[in-house]
Amino acid sequence: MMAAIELRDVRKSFQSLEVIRGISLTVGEGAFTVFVGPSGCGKSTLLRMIAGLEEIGSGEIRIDGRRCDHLLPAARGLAMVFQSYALYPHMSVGQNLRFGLENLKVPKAEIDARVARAADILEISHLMKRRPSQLSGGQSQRVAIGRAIVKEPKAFLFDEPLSNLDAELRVKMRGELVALHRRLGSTMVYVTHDQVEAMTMADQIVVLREGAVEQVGAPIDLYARPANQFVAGFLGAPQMNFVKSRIERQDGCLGLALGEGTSLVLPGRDVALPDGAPVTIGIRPEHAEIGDGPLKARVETTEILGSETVIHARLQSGQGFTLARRGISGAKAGDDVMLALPAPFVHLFDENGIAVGATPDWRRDYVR
Ligand SMILES: Nc1ncnc2c1ncn2[C@@H]1O[C@H](COP(=O)(O)OP(=O)(O)OP(=O)(O)O)[C@@H](O)[C@H]1O
Repeated sequence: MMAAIELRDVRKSFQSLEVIRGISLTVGEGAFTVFVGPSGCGKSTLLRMIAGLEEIGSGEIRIDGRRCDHLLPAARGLAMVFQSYALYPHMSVGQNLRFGLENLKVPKAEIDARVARAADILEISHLMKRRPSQLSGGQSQRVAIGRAIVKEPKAFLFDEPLSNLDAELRVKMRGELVALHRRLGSTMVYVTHDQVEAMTMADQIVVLREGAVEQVGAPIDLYARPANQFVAGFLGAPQMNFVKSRIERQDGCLGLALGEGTSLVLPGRDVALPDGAPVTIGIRPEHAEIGDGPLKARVETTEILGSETVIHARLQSGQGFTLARRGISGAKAGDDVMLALPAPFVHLFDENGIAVGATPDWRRDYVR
């Protein structure tokens, strides 16, 4: 895959605060890349630096192999779509779509063709005469995307474009953007704090935290093999459960002490840590099982969503523990249960939160 956008050790400070701390990454040609991370991690700043709306402190940005961090935004050949649609209120939809091209002195026939094509792709042809004030949120966002499409950019940059829409429309637009990406085959970089958008839309997710990259990869890879506890906890809802433990090998098998003389034994797995070393066990709510297992818990509440039931339990240690069962679970508040943690789905993190002891054949267990 060719690199459409490449960042090399990009840094940025506001006053004395370094908000981008040396980011290097490659956005592949035609890929849908999502920058995701908690509020303030620097995702918008990173996107704005690619767009040229924000100067970089140091490092390099290349677009199609060409160094461009010194170029003005217009010279970079990118199109940006913001959370606020930024449509011109006094112009019709049609004029909003044409305006940028007219400024660039694109021939009229060419403008007509590009606008008609974009309107067709986005199904807004019937809205061309309306003013922005006469559009719904979803329609406005489509027009904003249309304005990007007509520019025929080298890449699209989206900064939380769906966050002003209501939940239902957001889900619909998510699907539409993925379809648009498939149809145009263009490089897209998309910023969101919403891990569901990242998981459902991305070819490649870049997880950011405090101005640095935590992990880059395809959604399933990050979900099934998070490189650290932060990524493990950030992707997936309900969140992965974390239980503190210590290494306690038994007959050469990897064992994890769970208190009260119980332990979890993981045959065939090992970690490069000595007995007694503290580790954190991670297990996703959909992977823990109620049945014969080493963890004692009491069910506190259940949320029956229909397609799944989310069970909130409390371990003997006092810590909360969440389970997700497909369909409707018979578990009830007050039930005392034993929890099993199936070995292939047990994640282990060392003292610094770095994943350790992964099995190489995880795909076999994870992907059904
Ligand atoms: N113009 C500015 N001056 C000073 N600090 C800034 C400026 N812009 C951003 N910051 C700071 O830089 C950091 C990163 O901000 P940025 O907007 O990139 O984060 P973000 O991940 O996009 O967050 P959010 O999801 O809340 O939009 C934050 O700590 C923010 O306060």
